[in-house]
Amino acid sequence: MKSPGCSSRYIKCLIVNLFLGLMFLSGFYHVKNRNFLILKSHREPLIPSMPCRAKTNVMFLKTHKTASSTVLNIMFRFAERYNLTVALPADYHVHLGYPKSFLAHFVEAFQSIGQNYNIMCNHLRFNPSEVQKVMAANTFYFSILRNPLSLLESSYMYYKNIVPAFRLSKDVNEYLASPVKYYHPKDTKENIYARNNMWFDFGYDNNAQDNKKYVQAVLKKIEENFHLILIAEYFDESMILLKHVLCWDLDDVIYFKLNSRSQDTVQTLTLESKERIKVWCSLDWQLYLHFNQSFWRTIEETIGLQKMEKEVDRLRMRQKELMETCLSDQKAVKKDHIQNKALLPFQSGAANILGYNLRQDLDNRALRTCQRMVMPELQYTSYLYALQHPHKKRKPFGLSLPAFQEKKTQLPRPN
Ligand SMILES: Nc1ncnc2c1ncn2[C@@H]1O[C@H](COP(=O)(O)OS(=O)(=O)O)[C@@H](OP(=O)(O)O)[C@H]1O
Repeated sequence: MKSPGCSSRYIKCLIVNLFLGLMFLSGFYHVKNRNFLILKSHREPLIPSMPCRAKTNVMFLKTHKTASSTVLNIMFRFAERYNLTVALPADYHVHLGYPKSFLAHFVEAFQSIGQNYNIMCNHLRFNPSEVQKVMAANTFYFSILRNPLSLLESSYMYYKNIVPAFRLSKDVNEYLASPVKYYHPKDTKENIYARNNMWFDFGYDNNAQDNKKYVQAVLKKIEENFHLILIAEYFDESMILLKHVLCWDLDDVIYFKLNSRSQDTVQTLTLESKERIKVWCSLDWQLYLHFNQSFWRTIEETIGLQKMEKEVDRLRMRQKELMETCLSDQKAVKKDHIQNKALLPFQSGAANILGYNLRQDLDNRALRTCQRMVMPELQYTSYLYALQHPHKKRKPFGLSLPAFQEKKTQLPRPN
């Protein structure tokens, strides 16, 4: 028989154990809830529970001047790693029909491959019903937005010779001082780069009246069509979030910044110009504000800010490691300093688009990985096209294939 002292100790132990048990359970549910965040529009977990399987059916809406070429490079490398089928532009085209609204037959071999593509990420104007003809039902849809202020300045320099409104004005500030003076409704096709370009890329009218009800309806539609919207200003955070939701490895989202400009081809926006862009591109401005907010809310409700910070540090360390391994200059260089002209990015307008020089002493394995990390959009598209459709005529911007055809390997992964 237990003495009274012992029984009171026993009750105390029971209470303490019960308390600890409850604490443990509440922690467990907390973690579970984080892993099972239900997205309003999708009714499914955004971040899969562990252990998870890498998602291989992915559609990336490549918006213009938003760091989207860097994302495309990540997607292409992933496609090669898993031998996935990419929905590439048909024939000699380098875009999926842009600026026309996307149609399934813009994809090479759609008639024979049907709804069996894994990856889609070349420029297109989003048209959900046609994209769904190409991509499997369980496809993950995501895109990226950039602050319209810096985006417009970037577009101005890149499309300086293409967009009449840009060509006619002296500089970006002059254009913004009086956009309607330069922006003529008849230049519909070219004008898309000069106003609400992201809105247009998502499939909507970039000249539509800014009306609260209409804007809310479009934002809701985008939420229904896309699982995730990333933010270019927080590119590293975006990559970590992407890695989690797609259940990919860290090395899958390590990147070198592509399609950036030399500083001397960046114009400074005046304070007035910045304010004017918010009005002139008010549809894009609201799009950006809305998804910038939901981006941070998603991070807080899933990974958490502390863990995000740690993972971003790891990403930057690994990126630095790969830059030391791959690059002779440790940074992007101006177009005239790119030694291997096959790796020269497409140059446009008044922008000097930077590229990379690879180290000369790379072994085959490192060369394979490094070449792909610096491969510009057009060259990589042409290269994958030749691999996937060997009997078709090569696209322009082709790279000499043999150097890229070694056996699939990757750099050793960090512990
Ligand atoms: N990782 C990362 N983080 C932040 N910003 C980045 C990144 N990668 C590319 N960029 C910037 O994105 C601009 C190019 O965008 P895109 O590749 O989408 O352009 S394009 O539409 O395909 O021509 C271009 O912007 P500007 O330099 O202002 O023109 C790039 O510098």
